[in-house]
Amino acid sequence: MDVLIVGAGAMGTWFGDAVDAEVAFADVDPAAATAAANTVGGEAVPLEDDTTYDVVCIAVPLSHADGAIADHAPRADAAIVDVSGAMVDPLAAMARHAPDRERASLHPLFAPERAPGSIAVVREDAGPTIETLLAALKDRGNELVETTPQEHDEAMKTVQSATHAAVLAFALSAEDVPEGFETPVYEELRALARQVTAGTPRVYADIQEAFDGAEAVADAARALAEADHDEFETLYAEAARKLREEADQE
Ligand SMILES: NC(=O)c1ccc[n+]([C@@H]2O[C@H](COP(=O)([O-])OP(=O)(O)OC[C@H]3O[C@@H](n4cnc5c(N)ncnc54)[C@H](O)[C@@H]3O)[C@@H](O)[C@H]2O)c1
Ligand SMILES: O=C(O)C(=O)C[C@]1(C(=O)O)C=C[C@@H](O)C=C1
Repeated sequence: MDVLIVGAGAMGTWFGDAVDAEVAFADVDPAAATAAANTVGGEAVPLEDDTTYDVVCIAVPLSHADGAIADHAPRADAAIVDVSGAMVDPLAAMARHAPDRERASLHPLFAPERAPGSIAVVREDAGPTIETLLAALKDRGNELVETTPQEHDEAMKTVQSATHAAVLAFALSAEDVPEGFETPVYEELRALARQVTAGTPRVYADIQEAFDGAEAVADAARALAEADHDEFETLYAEAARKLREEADQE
């Protein structure tokens, strides 16, 4: 199987390494394509070309995903997939531009440096090519989480948009404290903030643009900041109840 990966950044490189296939990388930045090809042992190819491949994988920034799907769908002989992290719009674009090809959207729910992990998967019109790709990802230790485009995009409001906003708001508002004062809770949150801020700012801004969750975090923070003693106790109890109910459902 040969795979064209459009977008040779962090996720394109991860995908090229994770699938068991001959891979070619194309990128608006030819140096990125060369670097990815050198890293995983594939080939760097021009972006503007009409060579076809068994599979086309779209791994460009979220805001460019639909355009890249439109441009490169005709280059897919058997299947087109994306790893852009949203599902409703990319799957609609794939259905529009590759209606007679296998199609799936995959969202690796981790940064490449923490692979393998869970991958949210929607098989819209899958067949043997996509099943082979998914089997390779499973063999590499990833867990496939079946979902729907709507369920996935709704969940990302909390899992990504709200989570990133809360962690970054902590990082922005935290003041230096003398060494030795770390509580277990503070230490964990600071470690999380360091993890989140080690990523690429544009990836996180694209997520905020795609999924709205930050406003709810701002509202909750404002309510906590303005609460008197009794109101704070009530909000604390409400948070505990929500988490207990969620745990009971697991
Ligand atoms: N980084 C993560 O943790 C992560 C995890 C899961 C999913 N994603 C998603 O993967 C996608 C890629 O993210 P990334 O972290 O690899 O970003 P990145 O910036 O590392 O790589 C993106 C690459 O795409 C190229 N590019 C931009 N527009 C292009 C176009 N129109 N055609 C061809 N190439 C183009 C850029 O030059 C760059 O090399 C995003 O949609 C992101 O949301 C990222
Ligand atoms: O740093 C990690 O491992 C992440 O989980 C990164 C993270 C996230 O925080 O939501 C960032 C973007 C991707 O779409 C998926 C995961």
